[in-house]
Amino acid sequence: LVSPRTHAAAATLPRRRRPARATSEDDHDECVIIKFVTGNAMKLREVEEILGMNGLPLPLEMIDIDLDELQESQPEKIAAAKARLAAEACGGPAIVDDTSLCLNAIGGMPGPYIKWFQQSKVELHRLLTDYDDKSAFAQSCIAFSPGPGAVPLVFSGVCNGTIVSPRGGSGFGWDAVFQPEGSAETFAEMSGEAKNAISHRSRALALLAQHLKGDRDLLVDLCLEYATDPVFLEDRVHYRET
Ligand SMILES: O=c1[nH]c(=O)c2ncn([C@@H]3O[C@H](COP(=O)(O)OP(=O)(O)OP(=O)(O)O)[C@@H](O)[C@H]3O)c2[nH]1
Ligand SMILES: [Mg+2]
Repeated sequence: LVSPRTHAAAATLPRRRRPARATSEDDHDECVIIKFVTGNAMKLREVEEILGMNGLPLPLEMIDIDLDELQESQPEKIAAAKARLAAEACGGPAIVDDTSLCLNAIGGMPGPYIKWFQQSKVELHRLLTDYDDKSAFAQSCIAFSPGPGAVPLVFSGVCNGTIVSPRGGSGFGWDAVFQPEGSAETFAEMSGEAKNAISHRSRALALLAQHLKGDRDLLVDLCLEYATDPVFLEDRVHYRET
């Protein structure tokens, strides 16, 4: 995890153009809306439900952008890179989530590569057929960037459990094969409230909410310091097909 002191270090970085300050304090605060950026509708729904419970000190708007993702074994780094892109795309404060599912018997794989396993329809429970150890953990890395060019903060939430044969509606990715510790049901068999009470995502979001609640005025100032015009992400990806 990146320590909150990173924000102080980030504050010494060169600044881009600052937006004009509003006159009244209320207007000044209203300038700041944090964007939660994701291309995943299921994730979006859970985040809305969870943050409804935790509350954030500033308004949050959900925005559907499928950001490029760094391919890397450390989920915190992926989340931080995604938050940097998200903040640039929005021209202001942004939050992202990067989720991993780690199977202990196979050294924590697929971890952050779970999305590609899901897309290739690998049956996760069959991967563990030859292993006695069926334990696994889900990890959500929530990264917050106060704005373009800032160093993101990363909050990690983990939920331990076991990989089982699929039970419950297929719904959200691998929920049907993940049975959290202390529960007789898989995530897919549980109600949304029951999953959100113990999930990797709700644990990470609780840490984020706790951090952001710390000093609201400082947070608003920090976001305004970094605010700039949004950029078109297409312009930032350069590659050549051979
Ligand atoms: O059963 C599930 N229960 C969950 O709680 C959960 N959270 C994420 N996922 C899936 O795991 C991969 C993560 O990849 P991921 O974090 O990069 O997400 P994403 O690319 O879909 O969206 P985003 O990166 O635009 O936010 C993707 O296949 C997601 O569908 C979950 N599946
Ligand atoms: Mg993704």
